[in-house]
Amino acid sequence: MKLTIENVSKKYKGDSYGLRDLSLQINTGVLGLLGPNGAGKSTLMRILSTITQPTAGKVSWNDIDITKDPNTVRGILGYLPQDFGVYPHLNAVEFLEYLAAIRGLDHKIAKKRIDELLFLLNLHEVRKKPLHSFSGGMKQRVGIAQALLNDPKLLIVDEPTVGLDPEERIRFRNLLAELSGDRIVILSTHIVSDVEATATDIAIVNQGRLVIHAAPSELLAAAEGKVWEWLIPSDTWMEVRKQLLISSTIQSSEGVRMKVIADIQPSAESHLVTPTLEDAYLYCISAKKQEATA
Ligand SMILES: Nc1ncnc2c1ncn2[C@@H]1O[C@H](COP(=O)(O)OP(=O)(O)OP(=O)(O)O)[C@@H](O)[C@H]1O
Repeated sequence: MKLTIENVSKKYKGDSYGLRDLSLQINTGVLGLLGPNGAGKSTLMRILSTITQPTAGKVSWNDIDITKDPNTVRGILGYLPQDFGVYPHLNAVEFLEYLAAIRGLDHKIAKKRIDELLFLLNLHEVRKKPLHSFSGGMKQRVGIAQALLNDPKLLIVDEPTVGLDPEERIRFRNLLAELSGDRIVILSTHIVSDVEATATDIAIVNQGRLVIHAAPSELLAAAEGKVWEWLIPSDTWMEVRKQLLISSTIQSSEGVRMKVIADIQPSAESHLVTPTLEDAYLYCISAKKQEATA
């Protein structure tokens, strides 16, 4: 099972680009697609789910070009878009049965599958309640249920944790990890911790381009020796911070303890620390920015 993206660009009206010459091969497992707002993640998700066409390049599912033959992938695709909405007056069973019917799934098979999914997603007890009474996390779980109706080989979820509280976010991440198995899961997000526990691979996009595609351990290795901890008096911090790439700060009675991403030691008072994935992400994004402006 493989999804191959070759030199894909998406040019919108005017001179705006969603993607620029992006190539990526995705294999079984969970790919965390990371990038800041406006990086091109949703554009890529829409192309992969055949909702939109690239203006250049090719996307293949097991060597079949899905830009020419989108039905190849539609039957094995599950997609949770960023702007997923429910019909508020239907209950969970009615809503899922409705979606199964318009996708042409056999009624009997769909009924059984919906029952299984409602159990899997911990929604069985509330299955007869109207969807307008559901919390954000419950609605997202309904969103995942509809994406799994056909037991897809390719599951694409776009920014699924936006608007969820921390507990719901953790539950959702764990759920995605459970669902990975024998399929390709693509999880697009701008929140690094969403992919930290689940992703087998990470692809970072910025300004429509692929910055890096690597295993989480390789990303961490790339940031090794670049992350510094520095305790600085509170009154000088405001001035110093303008010149630095800061990954985190903690205020304390001694001053501000900050983590700085830099190729060279920012001050004799700073010392190296082990990078987190968040640090590595910031490092990759900023290294690429410097290359582009050099
Ligand atoms: N329909 C459109 N017309 C014109 N420009 C667009 C359109 N859709 C997206 N863009 C532009 O393409 C770029 C990538 O947008 P996209 O929504 O794919 O990014 P994203 O990484 O998903 O960001 P976000 O997390 O904010 O949704 C942005 O500069 C955006 O303004």
